Amino acid sequence: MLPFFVRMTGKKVVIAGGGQIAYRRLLPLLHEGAYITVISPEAIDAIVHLAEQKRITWHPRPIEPTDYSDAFLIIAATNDPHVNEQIATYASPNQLVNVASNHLLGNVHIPASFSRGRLQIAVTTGGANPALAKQIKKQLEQQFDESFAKYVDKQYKQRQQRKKP
Ligand SMILES: C[C@@]1(CC(=O)O)C2=NC(=C\c3[nH]c(c(CCC(=O)O)c3CC(=O)O)Cc3[nH]c(c(CC(=O)O)c3CCC(=O)O)/C=C3\N/C(=C\2)[C@@H](CCC(=O)O)[C@]3(C)CC(=O)O)/[C@H]1CCC(=O)O
Ligand SMILES: NC(=O)c1ccc[n+]([C@@H]2O[C@H](COP(=O)([O-])OP(=O)(O)OC[C@H]3O[C@@H](n4cnc5c(N)ncnc54)[C@H](O)[C@@H]3O)[C@@H](O)[C@H]2O)c1
Repeated sequence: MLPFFVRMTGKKVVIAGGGQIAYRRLLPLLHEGAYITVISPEAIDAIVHLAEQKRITWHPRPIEPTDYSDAFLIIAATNDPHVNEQIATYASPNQLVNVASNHLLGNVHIPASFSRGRLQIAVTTGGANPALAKQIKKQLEQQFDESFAKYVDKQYKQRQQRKKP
């Protein structure tokens, strides 16, 4: 798999499932300015709350293929592995698909990641050991502490200045 950083601003994202894993996927996407629709018969309070605030759309019913036919990114995070598998099967080969329950399906893996300003560090074990990815991320968080945000952002401003005619 190829590591990629994708600009998600304005992109349509459909999330199947309304549990903790769906919420964990949803938060950074919302932060990036994606348009998020959650399709799930039930949802945790945090998701319901976001829907009430109209920051996301939530349809309280099981997912159907027509729900994600025009999505840029589809996240299959239901607790039914067959439903998640079906999503991976019905999605077009031109869509991005993340399947939370089976690392062999879909074409996108979510890494453990953190940011220090413009510095972003992401770690994946390719499904071998997600807990290890989390542990490595925690070690890197200590190595690259909060002070790096200021440092990197200053470098960025200087770069931008140099580019000006
Ligand atoms: C890095 C992180 C990012 C995130 O989720 O945000 C992430 N999993 C995290 C934690 C974690 N996940 C699991 C545990 C329980 C302990 C254990 O089993 O080890 C813990 C530990 C915990 O929660 O503390 C269980 C688990 N995970 C997957 C399966 C199914 C499978 O492997 O097939 C199962 C079994 C489920 C079951 O049995 O039902 C699959 C995936 N998990 C991925 C990412 C992708 C691969 C990335 C990689 O390999 O590095 C992938 C392929 C899916 C994807 O791409 O969405 C996040 C750390 C968050 C952080 O940084 O704080
Ligand atoms: N990637 C990871 O880090 C990781 C970690 C743990 C678990 N998992 C996997 O992620 C999945 C979700 O975990 P969770 O803890 O959020 O589960 P959960 O049980 O809390 O939530 C599942 C959600 O799926 C919804 N759902 C069920 N059938 C549906 C359907 N047909 N259409 C739409 N929504 C439907 C339910 O209403 C519920 O909201 C599980 O399959 C689990 O194996 C992944």
